[in-house]
Amino acid sequence: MSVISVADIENANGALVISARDILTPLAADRAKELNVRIERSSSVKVSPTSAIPLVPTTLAARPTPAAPPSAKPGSIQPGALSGSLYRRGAPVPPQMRVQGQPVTATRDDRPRAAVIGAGHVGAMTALRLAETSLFSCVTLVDIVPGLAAGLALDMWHSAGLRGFTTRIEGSTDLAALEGASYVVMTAGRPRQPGMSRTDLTGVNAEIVGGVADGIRRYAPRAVVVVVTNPLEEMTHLMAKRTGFPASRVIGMAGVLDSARFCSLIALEGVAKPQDVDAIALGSHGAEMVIPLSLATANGRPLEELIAKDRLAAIVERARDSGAEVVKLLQKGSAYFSPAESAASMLAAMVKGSSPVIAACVQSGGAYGVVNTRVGLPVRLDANGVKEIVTLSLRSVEQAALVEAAKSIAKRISELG
Ligand SMILES: NC(=O)c1ccc[n+]([C@@H]2O[C@H](COP(=O)([O-])OP(=O)(O)OC[C@H]3O[C@@H](n4cnc5c(N)ncnc54)[C@H](O)[C@@H]3O)[C@@H](O)[C@H]2O)c1
Ligand SMILES: O=C(O)C[C@H](O)C(=O)O
Repeated sequence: MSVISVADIENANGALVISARDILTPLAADRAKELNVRIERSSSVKVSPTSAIPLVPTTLAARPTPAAPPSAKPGSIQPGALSGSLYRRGAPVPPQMRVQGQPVTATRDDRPRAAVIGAGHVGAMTALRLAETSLFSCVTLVDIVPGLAAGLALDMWHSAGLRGFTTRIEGSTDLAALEGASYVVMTAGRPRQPGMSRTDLTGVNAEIVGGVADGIRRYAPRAVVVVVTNPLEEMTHLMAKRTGFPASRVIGMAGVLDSARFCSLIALEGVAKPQDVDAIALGSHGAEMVIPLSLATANGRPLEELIAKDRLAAIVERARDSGAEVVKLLQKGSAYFSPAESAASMLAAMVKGSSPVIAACVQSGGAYGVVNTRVGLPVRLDANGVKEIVTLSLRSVEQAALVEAAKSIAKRISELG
């Protein structure tokens, strides 16, 4: 019999096979939980902790070749030894993990549930991105196409052990599956094809958003809803109107994506890494997008000092048209990797309780002197949705562009009827 210490767990490299008589100290159990070390008790095989087989080394070159366990036949491995994860270290422990019949983690999973409506390109990728955060107990994917959401959800779940996430993923054709969801991402709807504007999608997607909104109101009445479906401002307005949810709980996703696009295009100029460029895209998700250059920096230095004026203007225009650029290249459907990452990062920030200042499509109220409509503004999010609209100091020309953007959006929304 030996006592399994914290150090044993840290040396275990993802998995540990111990004798039935060994004692796991509470501290070691906690450390196992933190490092996601899987502990198997075996009555027949006694393997000393330090010789337990490291399963999938994170850095193959950096780790010594493990000694074969004394009882192992040449070429044989310990039971359970091949279920390791490349991303195991630091990932949360699956709630169902047990040692001697006792759960290693708390028996109750307090993490919130999320749902994604539409299991198409954006929806499927968003569900996977959300699951990979392990911030949710479950992500439910819903699509009207029979089997699509369930099939994709099962396929994604099969990657859980490899990737090291613990969020369950389920699929359904029924909006009743939204029950218990604290966060819903709405992606159902048609994407545009080359030659179409986002506004061309209004009729067909309004039908879809209306029906889904009724389901959200019924089955997830306290959820925060992030709308992705285009045309973004109109569909966000419709979602808020049909659910009757307060403005703080219906948020359009576009500003995070448009800001990220601008920053990544700036990085192509070689002035900084994408994550070191700071900028925000306000106004509409379209022609009236406003990227205030007065606030745009790379490693803290104003972009206007780093990049020539006409070059900057061209990059602003490219960012504004990036959606169409991708549509034209794909020739079928629209962007989904960066949109999914954008939506998932908004939910992750909410679940963590706070976000930095991001751009999102929200009800303006009296902010920035624009008409009261859904428009892209700087906000902070918290667990309940929009925590506050943040006042940034804009140049008068930027402020005027924002006012014009809001006017155009308000007009389009009024035409929805
Ligand atoms: N806001 C943004 O920045 C942004 C970015 C990318 C895409 N979009 C928009 O997101 C939407 C989805 O794009 P996509 O590429 O995923 O399209 P897609 O065609 O790949 O997927 C759409 C899915 O919605 C499903 N669907 C349709 N009606 C439904 C309903 N009533 N209930 C449940 N599911 C339903 C379809 O079966 C399909 O699987 C489009 O409107 C697109 O323009 C917005
Ligand atoms: O451009 C589109 O139609 C999809 C989306 O709004 C995008 O910006 O990628």
